[in-house]
Amino acid sequence: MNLPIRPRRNRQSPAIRDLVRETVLTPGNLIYPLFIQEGDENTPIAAMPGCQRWCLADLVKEAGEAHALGIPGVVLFPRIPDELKTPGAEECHNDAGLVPRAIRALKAAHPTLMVITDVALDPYNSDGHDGLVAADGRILNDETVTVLCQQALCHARAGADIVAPSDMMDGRVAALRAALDSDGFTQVSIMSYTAKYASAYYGPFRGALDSAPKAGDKKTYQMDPANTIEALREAALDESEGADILMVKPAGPYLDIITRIRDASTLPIAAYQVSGEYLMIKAGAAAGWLDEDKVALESLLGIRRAGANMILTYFAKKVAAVL
Ligand SMILES: NCc1[nH]cc(CCC(=O)O)c1CC(=O)O
Ligand SMILES: [Mg+2]
Repeated sequence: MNLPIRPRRNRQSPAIRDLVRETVLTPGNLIYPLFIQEGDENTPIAAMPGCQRWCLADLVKEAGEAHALGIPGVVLFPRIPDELKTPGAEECHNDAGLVPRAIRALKAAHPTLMVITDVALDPYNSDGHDGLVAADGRILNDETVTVLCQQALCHARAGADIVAPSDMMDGRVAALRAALDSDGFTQVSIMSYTAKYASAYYGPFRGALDSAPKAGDKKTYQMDPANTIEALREAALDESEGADILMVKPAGPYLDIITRIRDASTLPIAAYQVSGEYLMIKAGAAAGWLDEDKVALESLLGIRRAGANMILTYFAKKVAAVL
């Protein structure tokens, strides 16, 4: 063939492939979500093979190993004992509670590790919703935001570096920023779950924490999976309210949303590869159908290519070891 233009020339050796590569994935892009519980023992999570609920001593160890592999941060999800769950979710701002104790232990052992906390009421709420529930079943927005501010301040007092509101109430970013600033926590960042969709991919996570809603679903606050422009509206609001980082969740089925928000905002973008995404790969590998490490790496590279700066993933430690 008389073919002067041959794209394959740029793929012909590992060296040229290194030089033309457009996207890289490093451990420095990863955030490791960790489940925690009371007591001295770890509990393997049946619904999420490879994941455990850690006791605080082993949480510190696991986070230290991840950090030594180059992972900059962890995000904490507590399993709260049923007897501490109330309609008002008061345990979420108990300074002696599980999450503040975990933050203190992690920061004492690993001062350079970023500790990120989930700000939402579902692990603490006897209703299993991210917000307070009215007698008629409605999720109360403004009343919830007041409690979220108390929760974020509790995490900040314990030493959290970043608070990550995952509740999808309106106006919570501005309220959290004001509450943090007025108590002197101007250095604490807000990673906002900006476009969090009402997704079936969260199923295994809710099993891990016994945090499924007792009644109804989360569609009045989490977004409709059919919508894109609405995500841009949420992103514009969170940016104007003072968010430091915008998050899209889930990640893999919402790559277009990551790209659209990337193009619309100057803020860094996080993406959460959620429990169901993790499990699809784990299940395929367990059946002998997929190469777990290769597919996990490719799934994360795809999320980076879409425009995410950082990725929350249950594969973080394993992938960091491979990288
Ligand atoms: N505030 C709750 C929360 N924070 C993170 C996840 C899901 C994470 C995952 O599936 O891995 C959820 C579940 C939900 O919204 O019901
Ligand atoms: Mg919003």
